[in-house]
Amino acid sequence: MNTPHPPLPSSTATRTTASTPLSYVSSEPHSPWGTYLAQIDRVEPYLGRLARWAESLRRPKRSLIVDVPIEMDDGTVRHFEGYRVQHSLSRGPGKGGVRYHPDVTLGEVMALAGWMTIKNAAVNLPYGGAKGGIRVDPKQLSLKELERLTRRYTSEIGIIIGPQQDIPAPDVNTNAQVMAWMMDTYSMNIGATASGVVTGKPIDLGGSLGRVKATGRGVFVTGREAARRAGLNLDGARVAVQGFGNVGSAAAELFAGAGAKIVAVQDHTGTIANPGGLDMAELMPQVRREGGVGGFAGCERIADEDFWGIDCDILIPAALEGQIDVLRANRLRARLVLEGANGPTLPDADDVLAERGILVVPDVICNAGGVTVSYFEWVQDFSSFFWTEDEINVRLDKIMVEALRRIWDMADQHRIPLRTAAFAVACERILMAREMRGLYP
Ligand SMILES: NC(=O)C1=CN([C@@H]2O[C@H](COP(=O)(O)OP(=O)(O)OC[C@H]3O[C@@H](n4cnc5c(N)ncnc54)[C@H](OP(=O)(O)O)[C@@H]3O)[C@@H](O)[C@H]2O)C=CC1
Ligand SMILES: O=C(O)CCC(=O)C(=O)O
Repeated sequence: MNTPHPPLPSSTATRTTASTPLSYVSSEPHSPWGTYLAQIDRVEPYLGRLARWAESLRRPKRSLIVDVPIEMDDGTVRHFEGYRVQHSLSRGPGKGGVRYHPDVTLGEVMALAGWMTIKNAAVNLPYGGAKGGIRVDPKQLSLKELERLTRRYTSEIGIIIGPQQDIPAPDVNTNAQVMAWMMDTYSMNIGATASGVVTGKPIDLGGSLGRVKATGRGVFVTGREAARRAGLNLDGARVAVQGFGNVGSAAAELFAGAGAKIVAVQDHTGTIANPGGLDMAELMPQVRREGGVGGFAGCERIADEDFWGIDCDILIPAALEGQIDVLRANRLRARLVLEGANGPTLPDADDVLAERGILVVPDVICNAGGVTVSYFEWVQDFSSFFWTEDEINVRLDKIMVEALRRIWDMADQHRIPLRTAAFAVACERILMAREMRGLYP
């Protein structure tokens, strides 16, 4: 692939519809929703006749805000704000995770739902896009409070979710146990066990083998393919990872297994570095035990901001949105950025990376391994027939490699970045479905 890319077209002038702006959310440039909108603006010139329908991508189909009151262990009552946004249902039921975080907002959930629409179409899964969240710091809750919160939230959003309507899954600070509570609450409310209402469940409740590590595995598979095409040997490659939760830790483990050296890791407890490579076999259990990388021995502790200037070949942002701004994009020394997180790169930072010839494998394909195995789980639940972990991993690998190939070809054909190419492939599928279904009723 030829990098750097030519300047990106500015597409505000190419918008094909003039609809009233949304009143209920801010679109400021560096917000998640503003970032998502800028990405849609950039792809519009490549949509041809389908651009007529592009405005539907800038307007979520349905956004539900719910009050979630729970009784705390000390007998007081607290209220939390919850959301479920169904961004698009044109290609199938809504699909996307649920996030528990104190900074969750409607705008963030809208952006995450929009990225789910694009992601599901980029990998060609038969889904629209959705996302949910609660504005809460789950680390401040007891297990019982967390369960009450999850059950009440599930009942509140129960009016729009369902195995054929919208299927939640884990995201930041949610896991298989949270999915088990969601499945149980929904099932009790409808009077029948509905295992297909959520994915990422425990294996004994109809979960799929391979789901826990699937997102990290997808990051590895797309990273391996991108590295091969860019002539970067993984054996000995230096990898830096931000975020050492579900996605970051699984990706790091797989890269280390392929001979790469994990030279830096950052989470909320600090940033650790070792140019010779951190020992994954020791780091993983320590993080499980202590909840963070900060206290790890046998490495150097560096200032958090210096993570972005670390000498490495591959950088994996696997924490939250908006982490790579222009300043950090100018500091990066990596050749390849693999977006494990959703929305980690701001649009103007994207331009800097393109100008500097740093290849970015965008979130909407890079982290699609999780939802792909969620799709396998949903299919297995419907057929009550379960696959082996090997079968899951082989199918996942095949789907990810094929999706990346299609996007890469599109990027080469138009000489555009992989992100714009992924959006172009996805939007064509989404808007074709939109057009074929029509606007009525
Ligand atoms: N889980 C999944 O299947 C999928 C997740 N994703 C995306 O991947 C990203 C990570 O999700 P996931 O791994 O599931 O979440 P987890 O909650 O498992 O882990 C999040 C990690 O990010 C760290 N983190 C959070 N904020 C910061 C920060 N400001 N600086 C440094 N580290 C930070 C957390 O550290 P600490 O624990 O110290 O707070 C933790 O290590 C998100 O963007 C998510 O949307 C995408 C596709 C699927
Ligand atoms: O597994 C899923 O359904 C969705 C995972 C998710 O939230 C994501 O890909 O961002």
